[in-house]
Amino acid sequence: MSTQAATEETAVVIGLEVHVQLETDTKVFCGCSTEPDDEEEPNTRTCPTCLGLPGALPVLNEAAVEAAVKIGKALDSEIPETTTFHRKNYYYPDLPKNFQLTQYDAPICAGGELAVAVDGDRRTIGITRAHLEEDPGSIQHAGGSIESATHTLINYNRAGTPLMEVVTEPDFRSPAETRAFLAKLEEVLEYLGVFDATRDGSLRVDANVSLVPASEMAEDGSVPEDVLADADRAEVKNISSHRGAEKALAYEISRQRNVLRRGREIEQETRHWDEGRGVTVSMRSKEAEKDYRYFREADLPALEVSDWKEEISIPELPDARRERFGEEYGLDDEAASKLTSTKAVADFFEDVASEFDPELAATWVADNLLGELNYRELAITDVDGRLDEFKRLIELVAAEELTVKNAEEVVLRGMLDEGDDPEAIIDREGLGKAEGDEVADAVAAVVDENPEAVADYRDGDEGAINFLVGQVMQATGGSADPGQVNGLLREELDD
Ligand SMILES: Nc1ncnc2c1ncn2[C@@H]1O[C@H](COP(=O)(O)OP(=O)(O)OP(=O)(O)O)[C@@H](O)[C@H]1O
Ligand SMILES: [Mg+2]
Ligand SMILES: [Mg+2]
Repeated sequence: MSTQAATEETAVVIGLEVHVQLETDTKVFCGCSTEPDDEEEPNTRTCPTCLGLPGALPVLNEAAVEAAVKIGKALDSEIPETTTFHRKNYYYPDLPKNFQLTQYDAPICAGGELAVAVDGDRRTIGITRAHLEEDPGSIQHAGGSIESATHTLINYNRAGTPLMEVVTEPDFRSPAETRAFLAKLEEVLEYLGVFDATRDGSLRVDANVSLVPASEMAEDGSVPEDVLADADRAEVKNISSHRGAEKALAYEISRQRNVLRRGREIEQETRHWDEGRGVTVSMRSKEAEKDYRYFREADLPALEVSDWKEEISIPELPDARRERFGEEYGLDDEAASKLTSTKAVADFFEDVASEFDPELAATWVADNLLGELNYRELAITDVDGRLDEFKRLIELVAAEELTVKNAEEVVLRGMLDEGDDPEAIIDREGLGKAEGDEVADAVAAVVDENPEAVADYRDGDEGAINFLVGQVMQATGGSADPGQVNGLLREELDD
């Protein structure tokens, strides 16, 4: 980079490589299970193929290809007629074959874009490509950090887990934008049902960042090709969360600014994000593409996806669904956003809205149910066996058999905290609609105590009846049915 940068205004240029573990039952090139590691002993979910033993051959997992095509469709990528696999050669102990099976010049998804909202502004981030590859094994640096460990443990249970690497154009201009992008990408992946965000390490990010003299940027805010190629970038690895990406990039930008301020040059290098210390540390100079000696994987024929891709469909995506919720159910932006935050929430809302008033459904799902779940750090998928119980509760509210206050504060909270069904709580707490004598007694008492309102009603003042209904409701603690009370009052007064 030119030394002028030291004194000039600089623009921030960021591009991401996002590695996403695909949620399949088995690995991408063998039949080993991809179950999370928790209960498994290290190195038990392995076979000659994922251990790279001589003579073992890869067989491509159909489910992984299907997931990759779904991602391509969601990102508006071009999915080519045929796609091929390559060997990316390098030595590292997590890679038993000494090469990673990945894709090179014919990835399964080419181009594309994803729109994100950042502080109310809509930004479209270009997708360069997305390709299918195998995850390496996992490495544990024993007795400390990557720098201070005395030895390293290797677990090949993860080796061969299907990964999709989504590479973006260098379109980000701030760390906050990358965070918004990652959140959006996760939302889309969750809708597609190809990704489990709760799994440790299921999303890993390499963040590339360089500072470019502001005067060399194009008028439309993009970076000219030659400027990009010229800029020395740092690639920050070991980022595993949205927040981590934002923090690592903020640190890295200040570090680069300081280097330039001192009149030095930025090195093209690979750096490691040390989450604990909140700093990036130099690892090695950045390898160039030629270092990897990419060549075609002869053990896997080219894959024809031309006809197959037409049969693979994707669900309505979050943005489209959000917009439709606004139009179809009259929801404001905030409610529509909440109700489309995950596919499970959106599906449940639509189920409820199809049976009850959409406004009631929105309040109950967005405010009451999600509010109480959030408070307990639960997601709707944690209670998916109980959705019918929640529906029965909403039905009781819709039929006015339960006051809104009791429904939320007593019944809903009891359901979540004690695990009981709504009917059991209503019985136990005596919250059911007051019936028979109790209501009749209250009607008689209210008529006795409010001679003026009674006279007004008899003089033809219809408004007076509402006042009397209100009095009876109050006397019964809100447990009477207002329609029924109205009928009883008229019967009593019309004589
Ligand atoms: N000058 C730059 N400043 C910041 N980011 C850049 C710049 N030039 C390219 N990038 C970004 O760097 C990333 C390059 O990723 P890609 O996978 O193509 O190559 P790589 O990082 O060299 O390869 P590898 O997969 O081995 O890490 C892209 O996200 C791209 O947008
Ligand atoms: Mg890279
Ligand atoms: Mg890459």
